Amino acid sequence: MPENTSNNKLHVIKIGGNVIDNSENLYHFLKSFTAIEGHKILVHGGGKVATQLSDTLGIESKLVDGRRITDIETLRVVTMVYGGLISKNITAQLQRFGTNAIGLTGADGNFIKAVKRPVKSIDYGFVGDITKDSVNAEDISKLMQAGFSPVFAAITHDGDGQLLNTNADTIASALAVALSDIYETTLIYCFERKGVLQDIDDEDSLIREIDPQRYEELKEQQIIHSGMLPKLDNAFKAISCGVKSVIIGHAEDLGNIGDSKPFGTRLSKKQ
Ligand SMILES: Nc1ncnc2c1ncn2[C@@H]1O[C@H](COP(=O)(O)OP(=O)(O)O)[C@@H](O)[C@H]1O
Ligand SMILES: CC(=O)N[C@@H](CCC(=O)OP(=O)(O)O)C(=O)O
Repeated sequence: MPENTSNNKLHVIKIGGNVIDNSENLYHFLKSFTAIEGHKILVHGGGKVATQLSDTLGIESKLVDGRRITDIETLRVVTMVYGGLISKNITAQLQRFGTNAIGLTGADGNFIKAVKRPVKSIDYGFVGDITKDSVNAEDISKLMQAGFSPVFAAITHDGDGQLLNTNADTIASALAVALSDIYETTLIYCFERKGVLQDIDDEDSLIREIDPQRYEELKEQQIIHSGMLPKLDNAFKAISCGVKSVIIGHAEDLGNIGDSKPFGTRLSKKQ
């Protein structure tokens, strides 16, 4: 671990597609991101923008269990949208606020290498699966020690010249787990709701803490569904693999983190 303990804290923050799509919300989120002290990594997708551009280009978007079926045309779209438009827009805005951001895919610096998902009942196409070992934590750490804040798009590579589309929630979890060997790491999933809600139509029904047993109950009752399922699977994986703290909350509440005001749903390991 880096010797200076004040230099030893890392926040890995994932921003959801609905926040990216709203320029005012994105502006406030990036301002809050800049205010966080210590090392920071931002992970973004941009599924909503990719679907919009695909529609404009006449390319049909197909998602199964929240994962995009990525044929060669779709891979071109997501590379342009995540690795180009969104990455560079976020990077430029962070520079304005004084964060020395550097927009990356997993291919840059060989930071995140993936394996193309094997075809079973569904062929996902150019979708990459990753684990903790896919992440080149030492080189990412060097970048942070040099003063940069990495901004990762949801694009990885297979080491053989092939780009792959990888879910941004999964990238955030794998980065947090790999870097928790070096840093005291907090993982935060920011999206457009207060956190995990007991009633999805009531923002006041925030569940403040979830452990694995409660997660199973909420799944059975179908209180948690769709995109929240893979998000929580990734979140629990992180908390059980060395990440100090995992929070799921509203992008506009990220500013609360420094003031230790309550923020979102916190995951706990206890059964
Ligand atoms: N109990 C729940 N509380 C909050 N959101 C939920 C819940 N169950 C399902 N969801 C859905 O999960 C979505 C978040 O997943 P997803 O769209 O993949 O996130 P992101 O915006 O980060 O990509 C929410 O927009 C919401 O529709
Ligand atoms: C394989 C796969 O599904 N990749 C995702 C990557 C983007 C993403 O995760 O974006 P959000 O966080 O905005 O949903 C996709 O193309 O939708």
